[in-house]
Amino acid sequence: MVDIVRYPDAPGLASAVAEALVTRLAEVQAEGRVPSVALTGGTIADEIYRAVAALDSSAVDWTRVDFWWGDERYVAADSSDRNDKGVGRDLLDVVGVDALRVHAMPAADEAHPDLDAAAAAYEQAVREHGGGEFDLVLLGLGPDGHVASLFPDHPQLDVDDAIALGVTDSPKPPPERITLTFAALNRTRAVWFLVSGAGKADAVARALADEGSVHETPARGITAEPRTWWLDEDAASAL
Ligand SMILES: O=C(O)[C@H](O)[C@@H](O)[C@H](O)[C@H](O)COP(=O)(O)O
Repeated sequence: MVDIVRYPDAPGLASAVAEALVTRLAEVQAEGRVPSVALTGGTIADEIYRAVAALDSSAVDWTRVDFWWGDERYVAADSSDRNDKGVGRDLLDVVGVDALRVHAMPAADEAHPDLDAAAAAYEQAVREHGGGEFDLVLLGLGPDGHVASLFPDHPQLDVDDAIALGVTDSPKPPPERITLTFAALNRTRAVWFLVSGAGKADAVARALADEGSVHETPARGITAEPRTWWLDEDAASAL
């Protein structure tokens, strides 16, 4: 099932996603499970995290949510470039999570021999937590159609026997990153694309077209269902 929901503008989109996220986490907890969410970086995602923090989210026990990342910039742990910085400052530190349930990707100044070893360490962490079936995967979308750090025509698009991979030549800076693979991102009970702005309209249209190539538009490699496209009118303008 693929749903497309549209909001007039980015603030409207952010508050709708924020409310839906709180509802979803509370529902999973009501089923007696600890929800497991793969977070994304990006402008609209950061706006959503701030919107969640501004909500009354007392229906969620934030100490019983596992947080993972779909991708991370491979820079020092205290760099403001990291995807986990915004969500940490704007949401996780505000609502009070259990640090043991915050599974940040390795940083470049940690004791891993290299980027590939750091990605392998994250893969191992996912495996140790039951192989990583997520309740929800959140994904931003680049104007080139990338999701997480899976970029057009990059070799990571073709790897289906790994969970996490290093990327050395991201066209979006910084160049070094760790990304989950399609195989890992598709092991989820739901996926939400979060997309705002006219600069993403073509990528949204390519991702949702009846035909097209994953190499040209990596978002097409996300096949888990249900998937929901949360769009503002600008992002939806080429549909
Ligand atoms: O590390 C990153 O940058 C991301 O995780 C990336 O996949 C992002 O979500 C999209 O590029 C959208 O980002 P924007 O909303 O900032 O355009």
